[in-house]
Amino acid sequence: MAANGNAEFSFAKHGSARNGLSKIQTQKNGICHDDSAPPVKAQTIDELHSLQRKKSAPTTPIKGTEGAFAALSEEERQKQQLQSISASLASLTRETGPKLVKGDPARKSETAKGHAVHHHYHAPTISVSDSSLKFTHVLYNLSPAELYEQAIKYEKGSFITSTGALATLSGAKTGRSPRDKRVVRDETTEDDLWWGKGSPNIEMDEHTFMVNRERAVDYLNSLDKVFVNDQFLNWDPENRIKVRIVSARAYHSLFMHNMCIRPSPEELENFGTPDFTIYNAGQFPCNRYTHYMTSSTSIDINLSRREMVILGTQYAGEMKKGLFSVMHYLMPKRQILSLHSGCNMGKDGDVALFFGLSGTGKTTLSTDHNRYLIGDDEHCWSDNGVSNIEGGCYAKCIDLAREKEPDIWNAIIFGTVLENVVFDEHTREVDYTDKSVTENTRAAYPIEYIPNAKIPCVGPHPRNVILLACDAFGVLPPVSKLSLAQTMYHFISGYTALVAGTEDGIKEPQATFSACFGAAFIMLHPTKYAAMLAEKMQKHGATGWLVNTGWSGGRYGQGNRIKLPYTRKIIDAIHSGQLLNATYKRTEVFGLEIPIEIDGVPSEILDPINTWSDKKAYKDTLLQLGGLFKKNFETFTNYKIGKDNKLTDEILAAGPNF
Ligand SMILES: Nc1ncnc2c1ncn2[C@@H]1O[C@H](COP(=O)(O)OP(=O)(O)OP(=O)(O)O)[C@@H](O)[C@H]1O
Ligand SMILES: O=C([O-])CC(=O)C(=O)O
Ligand SMILES: [Ca+2]
Ligand SMILES: [Mn+2]
Repeated sequence: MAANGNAEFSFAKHGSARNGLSKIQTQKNGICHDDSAPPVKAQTIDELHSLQRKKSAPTTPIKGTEGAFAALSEEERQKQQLQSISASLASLTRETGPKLVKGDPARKSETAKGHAVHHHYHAPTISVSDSSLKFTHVLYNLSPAELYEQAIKYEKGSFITSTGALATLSGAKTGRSPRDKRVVRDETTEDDLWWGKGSPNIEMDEHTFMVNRERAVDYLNSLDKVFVNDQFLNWDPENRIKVRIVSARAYHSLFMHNMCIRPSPEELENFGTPDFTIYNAGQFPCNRYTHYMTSSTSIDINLSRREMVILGTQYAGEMKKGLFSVMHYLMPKRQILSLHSGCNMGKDGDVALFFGLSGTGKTTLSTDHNRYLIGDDEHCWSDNGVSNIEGGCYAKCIDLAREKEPDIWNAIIFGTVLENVVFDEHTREVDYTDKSVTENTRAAYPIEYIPNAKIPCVGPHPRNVILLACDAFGVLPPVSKLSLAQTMYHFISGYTALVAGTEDGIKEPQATFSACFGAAFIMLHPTKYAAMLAEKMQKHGATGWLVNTGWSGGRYGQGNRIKLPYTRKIIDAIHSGQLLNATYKRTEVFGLEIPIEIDGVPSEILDPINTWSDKKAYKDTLLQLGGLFKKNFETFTNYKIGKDNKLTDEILAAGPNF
């Protein structure tokens, strides 16, 4: 082939070629055929197109006895499902919900297996005030392929990237809006929840919630179609929560398809009434004249009604983290601890939790080629062990590189939602270094896109609890072993440091303290979660660690971020047990136990003082950070943690001392 590359195409090969091109052979009857394959069965183009799509056969036979819908005919089941969705979408001022019809309104008739099934088609031009007369089309649990088509046809800014992911834009908001998150304060929540200074639960009253709910529902019903996802949260079958997400964008529907647990067709048949419902009317603002509203964005949680309303932001992370907040309320009521953490498991069943604020490395470090991934962001720790709340991962993409994070890179394929990235107009290759839209670029993919995901996403009790901090001050050691009291101190503190906006020239690190490494999502007082964590760690003999995934050799601007391969070696040494029995020395100010050496990590970086050329600057910065920790912890000094005063006193003493 190489020597005679054109041989296959040589005219000389065909005998008749020498005498010019061969004559076209027609069949005996003289009719010219352009191929030999049998003709299509269809008589018309419409019929041909109808053959292209077939109705999938039921994967499981409808079960005999169990389940509320078991004995129903398919038609009856569909009717009940639509009734349930109609009830979800019902205005609170009308007696009945909207009239619903399944399917895409743009498709005048749905054909299946050659038989035309005529749906009622109603033009989307019917006046909004007549919404009780019009039909709302419901696109129910569409597949990723169908959602791609919806997004590309109808949502500006949707494109297929060179690796098959769906690139989308989340609109004006490219991150969460914690100051617009409100929780209804009523008899149920008055005593249970954490209110007031420091709490993420900004209050609203029931009536205002209803006003916003009505606004969202009216908006959704005014559309010619809405997406409905019925899915699950929590892989622990005993504590699984059924969620329904009603949204207006294919982007939102695909995002939740990826992030929540996907029901099997059989589970969907028996879904019944959801435990919690989200109304995502994110394209539509809230009314600024409404009581409590301080911007045009409002994310409202009503725990009594088990509903959440989103107005004025299309950032999909609001749905994910809104549901996480709900779990932070529901799970502790069942003595289950909810955690803002990643989680993975070694070959011999050793489980590690990775806590940390946004961008500290939960997703990056829990996605480890040598370990099973249980989940990257939200977990429960019950008496049975750990379980992932979600069915997908939500990875930061800024500066993503194949060599550094191969599993995440390889997960960005067909089905994955890629938010706010920039790509080449023609090749559709994504430039992960481009921050033109936002620095918070993200990929949302189903967890099974990670090859060593552990499905079902559950595991035994954790052996290691790793607290991640991205310390832009550059003074925390790359790793320290913590006592239980220190673990609690750092868990309650929830420290990380971000670097303020680079455009305006400010290069000062900004310390952030977020209780339980997730103050934006907790619902009860932080000490409630801390007490549960302490009890579980003690009971199951877990060891706490503090890992700095931030700066070394100076603060931001002078030093550099600790190299990811070094952090991975440190994490390996924790998992393997090597670090448990290493030789330690104690640091000044924070009183942290730091190891002398770790395989594959230069020993001099283990004590940060060695990496700073200006020792005085190091000491000053260390004291500066210590001071910030002390100040932050003042609000917790009057709280008791657990039954025992001993632990409370120990925790208070476990912070920086100077
Ligand atoms: N030494 C390091 N350790 C961990 N991550 C690092 C390190 N150096 C650079 N990084 C980068 O920091 C980022 C960590 O982000 P990651 O997605 O893991 O955050 P996260 O904790 O999961 O946050 P979120 O809760 O917002 O999802 C990644 O982009 C990763 O490439
Ligand atoms: O919720 C988000 O937008 C991203 C995330 O995981 C976090 O901030 O912890
Ligand atoms: Ca993450
Ligand atoms: Mn997170």
